Amino acid sequence: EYYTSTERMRQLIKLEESLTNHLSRYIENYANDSRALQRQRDELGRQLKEASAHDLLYVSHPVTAFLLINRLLTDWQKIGAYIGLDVRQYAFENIQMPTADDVSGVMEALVRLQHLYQIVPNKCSRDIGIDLPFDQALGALECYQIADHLMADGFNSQSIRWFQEALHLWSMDYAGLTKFDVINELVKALSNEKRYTEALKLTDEVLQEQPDNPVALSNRILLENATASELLSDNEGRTTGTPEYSEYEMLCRGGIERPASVLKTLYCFYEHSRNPFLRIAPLKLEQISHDPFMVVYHEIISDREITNVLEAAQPRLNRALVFEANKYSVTHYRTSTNAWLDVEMFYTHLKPIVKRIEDMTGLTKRSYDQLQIGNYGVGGHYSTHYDYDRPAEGQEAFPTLGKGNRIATVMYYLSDVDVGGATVFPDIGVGVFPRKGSAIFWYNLYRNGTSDPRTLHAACPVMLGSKWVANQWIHERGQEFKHPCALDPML
Ligand SMILES: O=C(O)CCC(=O)C(=O)O
Ligand SMILES: [Fe+2]
Repeated sequence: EYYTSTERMRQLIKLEESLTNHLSRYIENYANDSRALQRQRDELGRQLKEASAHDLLYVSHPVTAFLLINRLLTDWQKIGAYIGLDVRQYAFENIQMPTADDVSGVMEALVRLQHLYQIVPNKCSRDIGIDLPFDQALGALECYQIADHLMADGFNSQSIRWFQEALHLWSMDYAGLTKFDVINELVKALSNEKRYTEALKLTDEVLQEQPDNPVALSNRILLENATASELLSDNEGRTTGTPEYSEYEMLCRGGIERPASVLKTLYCFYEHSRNPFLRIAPLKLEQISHDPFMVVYHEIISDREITNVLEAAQPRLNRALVFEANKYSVTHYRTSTNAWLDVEMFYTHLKPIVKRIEDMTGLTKRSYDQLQIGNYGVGGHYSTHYDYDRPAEGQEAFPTLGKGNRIATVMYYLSDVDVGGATVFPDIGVGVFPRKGSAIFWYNLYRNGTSDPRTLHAACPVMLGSKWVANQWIHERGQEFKHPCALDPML
């Protein structure tokens, strides 16, 4: 699986490069006269050049990520069949081909991003409001592919917009696919949304040009009946206008200002009293919330240290799982990859990063879990969740670790993110945007050890860029005599 990590997506560029080399060798050896193949190679080469020049942006941008995966799965399969190369089984330096799951994953990411950041189909680059070094858009066929996939997955209203974009771009028919086929599919999506009158109008347009079109003929019969009942039921199910956003979504968009009455109680200061070393190198602390307790430390981890963490984590990245109903599973609401590093045992050069957390939190590292490094992929996110365990009555929290529940979370931001990717707390109206070198710290439990539901939080979808974080979860055992008041003069 590639789409859940920008780090992995990057490998696909290498894979495509090796395929292009293959093709070039084929052309040189056998097919000097094959102009069409040469043209295709040159076009693919052009795209690849763009991809290599801007690799991280290219693989994290939902449109170009889709183009890359689609090229490998569609264009290269066709070329493979022509030149006698089994592209599905192809691998280069252990980099395997992407699969249909990657295509679905990227398409779902597109829908998520489109809704959240209000992006018109195919206008990603324009709508996110930053100038990209490349200008890539999807063609008619690709828009159609996305629309069809979205409809099959039940995202009807989004699929309608992609069908419309496909029709808008349609300039020639493809083998086995005409403009009328697309309109008939659009009619299906409109009907699913109970937009019968529009669907009927389009069906009549098809029948005007192709009176025998069998799909349109059968659609017409269904739609005539449906429009009659539509008039009676007064257009129910219609969704128009701008979407409504929840608190979570507004925070992701950076669209909520905190009230002045709260802001005036929050300060930034140098923290230099917790240990003598801090006299020389104080921590740069920004208060985010007093209750629940939450702070951000700035410039708390150096670029050098970040490089070391990423190097250790890269070979160990796996799809991130979620623990629910007593087992770990893959879910759509957490699309990222992670690696667990046992710093005490194996990654001892990273010890200062963990040790520093004792200064940042006042909590002893005796009950820390392993360090978890996370990398998000195309539209990668982690929906609202709690970090603490909610064991059944009489059961222990995190029994395999045996250190009690997660009393607190520290999360280092190991990269900047170009657009999106905030960490948001909907119940307290707080959103923190990643900044390379910062860290966020909050308590998950009340002082008596019960869970604090106000700590509900989420990682918003990454719109553009590569998001890396490192989580240090701190458990209860050994912290009995530590107290958050020591950290916050306001408490
Ligand atoms: O990446 C983020 O911003 C939050 C991640 C998180 O909440 C988690 O991994 O538990
Ligand atoms: Fe979390």
